Amino acid sequence: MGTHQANASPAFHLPPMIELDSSTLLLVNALFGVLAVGVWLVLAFPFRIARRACLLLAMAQTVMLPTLVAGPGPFRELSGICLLVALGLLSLSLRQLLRLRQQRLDLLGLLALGLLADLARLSGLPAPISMALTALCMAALALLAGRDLLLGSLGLDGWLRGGLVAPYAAMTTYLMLRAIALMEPEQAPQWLLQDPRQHAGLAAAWLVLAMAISGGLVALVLSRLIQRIEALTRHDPLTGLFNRRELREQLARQQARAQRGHVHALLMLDLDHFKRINDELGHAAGDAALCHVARLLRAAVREQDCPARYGGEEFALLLPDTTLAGAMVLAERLREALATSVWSWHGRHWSLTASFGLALSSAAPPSRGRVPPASASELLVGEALVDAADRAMYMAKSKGRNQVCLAPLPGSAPC
Ligand SMILES: Nc1nc2c(ncn2[C@@H]2O[C@H](COP(=O)(O)OP(=O)(O)OP(=O)(O)O)[C@@H](O)[C@H]2O)c(=O)[nH]1
Repeated sequence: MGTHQANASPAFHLPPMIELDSSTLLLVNALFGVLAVGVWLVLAFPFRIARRACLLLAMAQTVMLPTLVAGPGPFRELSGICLLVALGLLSLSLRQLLRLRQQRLDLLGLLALGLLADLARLSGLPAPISMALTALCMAALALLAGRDLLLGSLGLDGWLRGGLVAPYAAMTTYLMLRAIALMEPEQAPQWLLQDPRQHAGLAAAWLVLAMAISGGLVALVLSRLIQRIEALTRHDPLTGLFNRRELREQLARQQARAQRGHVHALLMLDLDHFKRINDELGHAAGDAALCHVARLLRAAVREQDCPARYGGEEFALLLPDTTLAGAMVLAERLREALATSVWSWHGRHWSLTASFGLALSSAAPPSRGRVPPASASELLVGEALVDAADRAMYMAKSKGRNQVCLAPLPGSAPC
C-alpha cells in the first residue's frame, strides 16, 4: 500500500491479553491467502465451477501474497502495483461471476491509469501524489465491484447482498481517505499515512477485510452452483426447454389462478414420423431436429409462457392468460412455422411437421383473458388438461397429421 518503512511496529491488543503485532497479522493474512488460492484452484479445476472467475481470483490472491510477506526491497516497492492488480483481477472476476463479462473497459482503464500513476514516480512525480492517484484508482475499482454486487443478479435477498457489499464500501472509504491524506499529510491522522506493516490495527483490519471478501466470494460461487443445479432440475438437457417436472409445477400454479378466474391453455405437439429421421439419418440427426423444434417454440412464445419437452418427440406449451382465439392463432402459426421451416442435416433437407392438440382450462369469452371465478367442476386443469390436450393431439394424428385439434370444452365443439 505504500513504501514507508516499518520502524516500530505497535502491537494490536485483543482481549484477553492476546497481543498481535503487524508482522504476525500479515503472516496470518498470507497463510489465509495461500489457503484461498488452493480453494479457488480446486473449485476451478476438479469441480469446474465458475472456472474463469475462480482462476482470476486465484491470480488476484497470488499477486497479493508478496505484499504481505515481502521484507524491505524491490518487492515492497512493488506492493502498490500488486494491490492494484489484485483489485483489478478481483473486480474482473466479480463481473464474470455476475455474468457482466461483456463490460470490462472501465476496469481495464482504471487498472491502466493506476499503473501509470504508480510508474510516474520513476519519472519524477512526487511519491505521495503518485500513491494518492494509485489509491484513487483502487478506490474506484472497489466502488465498481460494490456497485456490481448491488446491481447484479445474485438471487440473494437484501441483507445478504448488503453483507457482501459492506467490505467493498469499507475499502472504498479507506482508500479515498488515504488518497486525501497523502495529498494533505499535515492535516491527516497518522494511521492513514501508514501501511499495515507499520500499524497493527490496519493489519488486523486488512485481515478481516480479506476474510470477509473471500467469504462473500465463496458464497457467490456457491449461490451460482445452486442456481445451476436448480436450472438442471427444471430443464431438459437436450433442448434447454423446461422439463415435464417444471411443466407440472407451472400447471399447478395455473390451476390456482384458474380458480380465481384466469384462463390458461395447453398446447401439446408431437412430431410426425419422427422415427424416420432416426432410422434414415441417425440418432444425432434426431436430436438436432428436436433442438430445431425447441428453437422455433422458444422464438414463438411470450416470456410468461412455459415451453417444455414433455418426453421423446412430444412438446408442451403452457399459455397463461390465453383465450381460445389467441391459443388457436398461436397453434396455427407454430404449425405453419414448423412445416415451412428448413431443417437440414449434412446437406439433406427434411420437412418437419407436427400434430397439435389444444385444451383450455375454461371456455373463456373470445376477447378476454379472464372469466368469472369458476368452481372446480367447471375447470379443466392440471393432469386433466394434459390428458385432454394429449387426446386432441392423437386426434390430429388420426386425421392425417400436420394439423391442430381442439379438445372438447364446455361451450366449444371438438374439431
Ligand atoms: N434422436 C432422438 N430420438 C428420440 C428421442 N426420444 C424419442 N426418440 C425417438 O422418437 C421416435 C418416436 O417414434 P414413434 O413413437 O413411432 O412416433 P413417430 O415416428 O413420430 O410417428 P407418429 O408420432 O405416429 O407420427 C422413436 O424412434 C424414439 O426412439 C430423443 O431424445 N432423441
